[in-house]
Amino acid sequence: MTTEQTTSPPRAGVGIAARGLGQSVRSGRQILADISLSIAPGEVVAIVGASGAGKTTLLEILAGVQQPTAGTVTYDGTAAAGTIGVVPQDDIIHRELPLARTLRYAARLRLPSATGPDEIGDRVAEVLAELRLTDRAATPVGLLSGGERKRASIAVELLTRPGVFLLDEPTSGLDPAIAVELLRVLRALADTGATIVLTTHQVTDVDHCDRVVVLTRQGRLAFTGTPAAAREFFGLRSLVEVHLRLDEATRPAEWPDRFAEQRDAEQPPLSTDDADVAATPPRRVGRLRQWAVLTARNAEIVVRNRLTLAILLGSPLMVLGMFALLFRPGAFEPSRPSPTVTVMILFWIAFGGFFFGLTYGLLQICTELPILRRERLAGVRLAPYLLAKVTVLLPLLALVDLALLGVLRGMDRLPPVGGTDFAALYATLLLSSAAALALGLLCSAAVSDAAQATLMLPMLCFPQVLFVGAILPVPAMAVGGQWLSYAMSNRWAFEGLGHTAGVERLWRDGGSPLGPPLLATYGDSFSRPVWVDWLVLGGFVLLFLGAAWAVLVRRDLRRAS
Ligand SMILES: Nc1ncnc2c1ncn2[C@@H]1O[C@H](COP(=O)(O)OP(=O)(O)OP(=O)(O)O)[C@@H](O)[C@H]1O
Repeated sequence: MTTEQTTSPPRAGVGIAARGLGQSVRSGRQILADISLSIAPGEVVAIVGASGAGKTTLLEILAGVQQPTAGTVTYDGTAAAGTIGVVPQDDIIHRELPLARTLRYAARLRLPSATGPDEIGDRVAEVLAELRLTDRAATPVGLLSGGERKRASIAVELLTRPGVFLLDEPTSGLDPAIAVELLRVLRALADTGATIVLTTHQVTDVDHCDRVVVLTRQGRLAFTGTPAAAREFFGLRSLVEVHLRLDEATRPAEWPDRFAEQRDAEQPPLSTDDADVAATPPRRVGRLRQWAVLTARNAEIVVRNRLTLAILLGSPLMVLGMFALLFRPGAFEPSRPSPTVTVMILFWIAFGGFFFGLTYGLLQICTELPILRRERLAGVRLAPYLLAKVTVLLPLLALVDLALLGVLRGMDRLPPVGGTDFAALYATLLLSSAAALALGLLCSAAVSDAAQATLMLPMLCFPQVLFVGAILPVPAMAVGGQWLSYAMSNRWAFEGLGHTAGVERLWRDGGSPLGPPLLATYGDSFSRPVWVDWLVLGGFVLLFLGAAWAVLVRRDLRRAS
């Protein structure tokens, strides 16, 4: 790749103008009011204010992530923002992957599809150098220092060379020397043409900025201008005391009114009739490429996280060991079957497949919601995101389901079924695991964190035990229970396995006197052709995945929650 092809042209920087911005929340409370300010291309701007003053809200409005309830934002005089790099407060990138790998995946999700692997490699190297991270390229993100992780988070956005960078508290949690180093990096970015806006609690950060925007506790603009002008305006030698000065005001609007007066005297009022806020959505990489990149990244994360992989594969093997210890061989022996044991074996196999699928899916989304939210801003779509999860986890489930059936069959815990019937048992179990995986993803999409997801586990498992028809046959249930049993994916798996395993014939014609009465209690539970069970299980897969998608759309991941 030649330098001409890989070195991006210098950015022009983007001027931002906000006019009369206001933001109210559902309760009616106004968290920002009447904010008008102009930011010149290539400026480094700090937004300061007490906790809860509305700094993040203002930043998100400037980013187009939130729509204001009043006012407008324009970028270089137009409503189209172009590419904006939004760097959230938390270092939200996967911690398992080496930094350069993380950036490669981020680049493949953000840069145009036509960008080749060499060009992506060059771009990643360029960004690493620019953020002074070249020597950390092979270090897993989780092992980087706080300051390095912040720079890594900025590097993700720098890949697309945005004209505007908006950073939420980039210096929080950093020691002062590292914070200064980071601010220098931001200054260097601004010098190459990017406009930088950041929020900060460290008023000393302001000295490294061209402009400071001061908000009052009530979300009003107390000042915007150079740090020197701010010191003069507030009559302070250091802006460290600016919050005290604001709090000394006799009325909330005192400083905003004084500033408005001063500004009006110096310049004409800013016009408020610009175009509406409309950050242009970033040009998206196609769905297929997104799916391929996300799948590759998920697979690499699973493989690199050895402990997770060991748990994913090891826990089903432990369950398999328990089954082998629990069930004696020969329960399906036609001359002397144990009908009640056959029910339990089939039920627990079905439940095993369900449980593996559910637990595989349950933590997948809720543990990376902030990452997903960030990637949604970069144009990642939800359907490829969900399918990429399934693409990586389903083969693992296929492996453990095969081991479960193969070993139990080999140890004479299952009937000696031949190739086609074994394949049918396997298809039923795998579809059941897939439905449970989709259910797990749905629940993971609906909750906010891993603790909530874990609390849901009993709620999801109990009905799949009670209403399946194994512990109590469906015909023997109360009417409500019978209806509920239709909604249990595990019921269809259990009955499908029973059909293929030939329990009807075994109980009716086998050598156990317990068989016929048991068959009478179960009615025609096992007489349905197994493809009907497959259709229903396939329907559950689609239903749960569709619902997971809808839940994520509804959560409106483009907005901060
Ligand atoms: N969606 C929302 N619904 C209700 N209140 C909200 C919402 N978003 C923000 N707020 C409130 O608006 C105020 C401003 O929030 P914001 O996060 O912008 O402040 P901040 O200055 O960034 O605070 P901090 O410095 O503590 O991060 C806070 O009181 C916050 O609780």
